[in-house]
Amino acid sequence: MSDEMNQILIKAQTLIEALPYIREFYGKTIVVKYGGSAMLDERLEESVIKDVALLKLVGMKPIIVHGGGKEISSWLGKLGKEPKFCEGLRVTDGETIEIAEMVLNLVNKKLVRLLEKVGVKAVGISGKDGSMIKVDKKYVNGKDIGYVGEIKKVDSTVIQTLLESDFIPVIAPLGMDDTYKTYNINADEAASAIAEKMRAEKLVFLTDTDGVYEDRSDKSSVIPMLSIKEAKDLIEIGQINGGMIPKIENCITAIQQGVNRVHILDGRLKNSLLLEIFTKKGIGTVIYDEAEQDYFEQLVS
Ligand SMILES: Nc1ncnc2c1ncn2[C@@H]1O[C@H](COP(=O)(O)OP(=O)(O)O)[C@@H](O)[C@H]1O
Ligand SMILES: CC(=O)N[C@@H](CCC(=O)OP(=O)(O)O)C(=O)O
Repeated sequence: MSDEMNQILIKAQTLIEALPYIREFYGKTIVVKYGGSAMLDERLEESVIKDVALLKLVGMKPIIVHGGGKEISSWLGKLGKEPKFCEGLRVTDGETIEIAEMVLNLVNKKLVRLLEKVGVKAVGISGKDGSMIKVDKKYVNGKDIGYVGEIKKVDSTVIQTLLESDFIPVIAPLGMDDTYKTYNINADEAASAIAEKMRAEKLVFLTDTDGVYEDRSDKSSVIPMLSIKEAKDLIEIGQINGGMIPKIENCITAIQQGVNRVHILDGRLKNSLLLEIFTKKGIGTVIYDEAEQDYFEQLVS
């Protein structure tokens, strides 16, 4: 058989292998949190967008919730402002919220453009549109960190309307309080709250690590299946730290609020989203509730 014919057969086989997963997730909502360094490489960004477009075109309902923390910090620097964080959250004064909103809108429309370019319909909005995300001002250990919001309510009307009209919603992490002031929201928190409200089948965090490491100094120690208890223990002993702490906390809340499967994947790895969804073993780390251990073990066995 010629090499060319062999290649075609391999492609056909790959498509057939994807069939059970297409059937399983057909019509299901999949929330993709896209952020961090995984967003900084243009070619990679196009590849992530193509993966999301493919999910849509085979009948799933992807929703993108994006970050842009690194871009916000870079623009603050260009404007002569030092980025400041408190427990992983940006200290957001009056000037910073304006800059954050501008940068997040820019990131938002870039993702919409890339989706439209590959032929799927997308609408970019923020949590402010249709009063989707209502917040209270957040305090960290009693400390005022400015216009940072703690989500108190998600109204899914706009998202539902977009999904029903076949658009991919692309959502920036902003919200308003009861007096309609704008607040900056950690994008992991926004993704988790939206996944909970939408009763999503899957919530996938695309970030800049292979998954969750058992030992941060050992890149071969990625944990494929991490229970809520093990995750809490790793935080306790300091093996999960920095930005991974709020991410894991948001994973745990999402699971407890009814999101079926929550994953942390390497957004720098080409096609990681497809590898997770269309293979039995998946990649990265899946976080699960101990009560569901048997179910998750048979999924990957
Ligand atoms: N146990 C761990 N396993 C993997 N990453 C970890 C761990 N503990 C801390 N981290 C850090 O968490 C970072 C991801 O969190 P963060 O930077 O907030 O991501 P994002 O910007 O994508 O939201 C990784 O780059 C890594 O440095
Ligand atoms: C309150 C707060 O910290 N908001 C974040 C929102 C963006 C974000 O979370 O982006 P990543 O997911 O790319 O880190 C910020 O200003 O950086």
